[in-house]
Formats: sequence, C-alpha cells, structure tokens
Amino acid sequence: MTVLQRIEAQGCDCDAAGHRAGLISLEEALARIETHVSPVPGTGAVPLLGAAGRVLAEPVRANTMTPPFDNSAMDGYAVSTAAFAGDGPWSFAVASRVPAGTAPVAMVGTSRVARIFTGAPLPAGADAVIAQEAAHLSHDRVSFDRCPPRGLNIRRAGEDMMPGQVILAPGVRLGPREIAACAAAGVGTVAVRRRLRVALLVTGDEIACAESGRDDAQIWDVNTPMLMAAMRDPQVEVVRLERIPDRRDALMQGLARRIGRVDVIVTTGGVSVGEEDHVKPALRALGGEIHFSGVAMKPGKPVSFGRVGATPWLGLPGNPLSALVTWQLFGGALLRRLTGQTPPRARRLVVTAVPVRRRPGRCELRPATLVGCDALGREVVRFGDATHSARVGSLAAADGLVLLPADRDVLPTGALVEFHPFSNA
Ligand SMILES: Nc1nc2c(c(=O)[nH]1)N[C@H]1C(S)=C(S)[C@@H](COP(=O)(O)OP(=O)(O)OC[C@H]3O[C@@H](n4cnc5c(N)ncnc54)[C@H](O)[C@@H]3O)O[C@H]1N2
Ligand code: MOO
Repeated sequence: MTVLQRIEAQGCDCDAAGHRAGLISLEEALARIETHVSPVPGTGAVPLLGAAGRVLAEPVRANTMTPPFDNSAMDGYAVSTAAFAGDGPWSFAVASRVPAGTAPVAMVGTSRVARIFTGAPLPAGADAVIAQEAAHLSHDRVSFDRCPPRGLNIRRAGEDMMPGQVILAPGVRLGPREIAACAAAGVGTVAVRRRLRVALLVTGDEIACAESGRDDAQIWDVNTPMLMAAMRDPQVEVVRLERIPDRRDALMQGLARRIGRVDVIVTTGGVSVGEEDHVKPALRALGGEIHFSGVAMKPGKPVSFGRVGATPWLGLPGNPLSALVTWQLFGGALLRRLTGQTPPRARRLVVTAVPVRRRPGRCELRPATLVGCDALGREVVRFGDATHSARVGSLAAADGLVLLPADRDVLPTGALVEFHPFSNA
C-alpha cells in the first residue's frame, strides 16, 4: 500500500481560498514581464577571453575554414592509397616528418610516406593516415599489412565550419561551448549586449547584518548576501545596494534616486498586504505602475512587478526562500528579456521519489535534491513535504526547484515534474 505524505505539514494558512483571490498564474506573470520589458540598447565589443556569460548582440560568423587545412587525426604515417597496388604487405621509405604546427616539405607517393603527428597538415599526395599501431617500423622504412581506405584518419578542411557561416545567433549567452565555437572559427572579439545595471534595495527595520550585531527583536539579513550572490553574473552589475527602513518616504527616496539610472530596480520585503508594507504605495506615489502583484505560487505569492518612471521594478517578498525562488524565476526572465537573450531550451523533466499529496490552487516550487535515476533512466528528485518560505538551513543540500503544478493535489511516485536547477549551484 502506498502511504501519501500529509497535506501541508506545518504550513501557513495563506492558501485559504480568500487569500488566493486576485492571484495570476506563473505563466501569466512571466508573459507580462515579456510584454512590458524590451531589451536595453547598447552593445560593445569584448575579447573572447572576457566574454563568458555575456549575451551576443550580433551573429558570429566563421572567419576561416575549420579546420583550416586537411590534417591528421592520428599519430602515424601519411600515405597515398594509390601506392598500395597488388598484395601486401607494402613497404615504403619514411621520407619526411611532419609534426603539428609545421608545414610539410615533401610529397608522399608510390615509394615514400611521411611520418605525421595528430593535427599536422597533410602532405601533398597523401589521402590516408595509418595509425602507428598498425605500422611495422624498421630503420627508415615502414611496412603495412592492410591497404587503408581513402580518407582514413583525415580531418578535412572546412568539415566543421566554412568561412562566413553563421555559427551563433544574437541572443545566445556565451558559455564554454559557444566560446569554443568562436575560438575554432578564428573569432577573437565578439559584439555583446552591455551589462545590466541593477539596484538592489533591501527593506526591513528588523534586519541586521552579522558584522554590526542585532537588537533583541532583529533577525539576520539573509536577503542581501543571498541575492548579491545570486546576482553575481557577468551580465549584471549591481550598481547600488541599499538597506532601507520600512517607511514610505524612505522608500520613495530610495526608488526615486534610481529611476532612469539603472536598468532594473529590485526590492525585497514590504510587498505584502500589511500596513508596514510600503513598497507598492511608495511606487504608486511616484507615479509608478504595477503590472502584477500576487502570483498563485508557493513560496513567493506576493511577488510584484511594474515600473517606476520607465525603469522596471521587481518586488521580491521578504521571506528568504520566497526571495530566492522569485529571483530565480522572475529575475531570470527579466534579465533574459532585458539582454535580448534567447529563452532557455526544453524544460527538464524528472520524476518524484515518493507520492505527494498537497492542496491545489497555487503551484509550488520546492527545493529538491536529485537522488539518482530510476529503472527507466529518468532522474529522480526528493523534496520536503511542505514549503517553508522563511527557512534556508537545508537549502544548500538542494540542487534546484521542483515545480508542482497548481492544479494537482495528488502526485504518485514516478510523476513527471519540471525541475529548475539552481543556476549557480
Ligand atoms: N495577511 C497576510 N500576511 C501575509 C501574507 C498574506 O497573504 N496575507 N503573505 C505572506 C507571504 S506568502 C509572504 S512571502 C510574506 C511576504 O511579505 P513581504 O514581502 O511584505 O515581506 P516582509 O513582511 O517585509 O517580510 C516577510 C518575512 O521575511 C523576513 N525578512 C524580510 N527581509 C529579510 C531579510 N533581508 N533577511 C531575512 N529575512 C527577511 C521578515 O522578517 C518577515 O519574517 O508576507 C506574508 N504575510
Ligand atoms: O508563501 Mo510566501 O509566498 O511565504 O513566500
């Protein structure tokens, strides 16, 4: 018999139907970010060595053929297959030597072959390379038992890329694989989107940092160091980090100072419904607009998005896990949109390790750990039996977030669920 996990173990009551009113779906929230944000103007050329993590602004084309010349794929002997007439074995003079990085000096032909090394240019007349393991060497002669097929162990010029060929499209984020393609194509400089300027405003009278100590009713500030770490990205420059008290005037000043000076303002805390939650009132008082406030998700329900002046604003909830999850989902989508980055490819699906029973209505993003593969080779995840948005103690053991759909109350063992790996895990 299968035992289902208990419903919402020790959870809060913020799922109650009345509290769900006015929430939009995760998909709708992401679509609104897409609609209201455009890529920032401004590009620059950066050397390939400093391009990791940047987003391409223009296509990259191959400068040369890759490989640039026919070359050997093995250490061995460059031969002409036409020289293998009649029955073997066949014996030849080793007439020249071609290490990688040197130009061949002699042709190969009916009576002569060349000693050649992996990556070395093929001498004229050669149309195959026989690996040295298949050769019998005696003084300056070499013999072979088998006639090689034409093209054996040869990497042809241009077989990987041709000059002018588009190898990467604009919007691609440059990782090691993309940079490898640029390097192989002879591209030393790439045109990238400029870095995004981000202001991070952390609200809360109750937060204190470890360096300065805390009063009895204060808690340690988790969001500042956590989000600074999450925003550590070659495409992002946090130009302003500020802790702001829970006062509307202070928030208005903090927001107003950043309008038009940064590409995005991110706040944490103060976006829920209490009278101590001043971020949205401050934004409205500055003439800002709120595109959404409240998403049917857990954690992160109060997450909000809008603009102040023309500057996009993302309001992350104060609970640390909520802030991290909403930064990963909405912050990630916002940064991708602002940099014109192409959306991530296929969703990654994994299967649940145990059955789950939960209250439907909000989708849930639970920290989850990959624990191996099942008999069908599918990745299996394990996660806690409830979402606790203020807890981060065991977060380091998680590999990412598992998305439990809003409309599902029961998921059997082996249910397919979406997995979002932590980007800088
Ligand atoms: N009556 C209701 N109350 C709450 C609701 C609701 O729907 N109705 N939603 C709850 C949910 S869900 C969340 S999430 C929080 C979000 O609230 P805020 O975004 O306004 O955040 P705060 O109230 O400022 O803080 C919430 C929580 O997080 C702690 N916090 C804040 N900043 C930090 C920080 N930098 N480091 C560590 N911890 C932080 C703060 O002390 C609070 O405990 O609202 C619920 N309430
Ligand atoms: O459930 Mo809240 O949404 O604590 O983040």
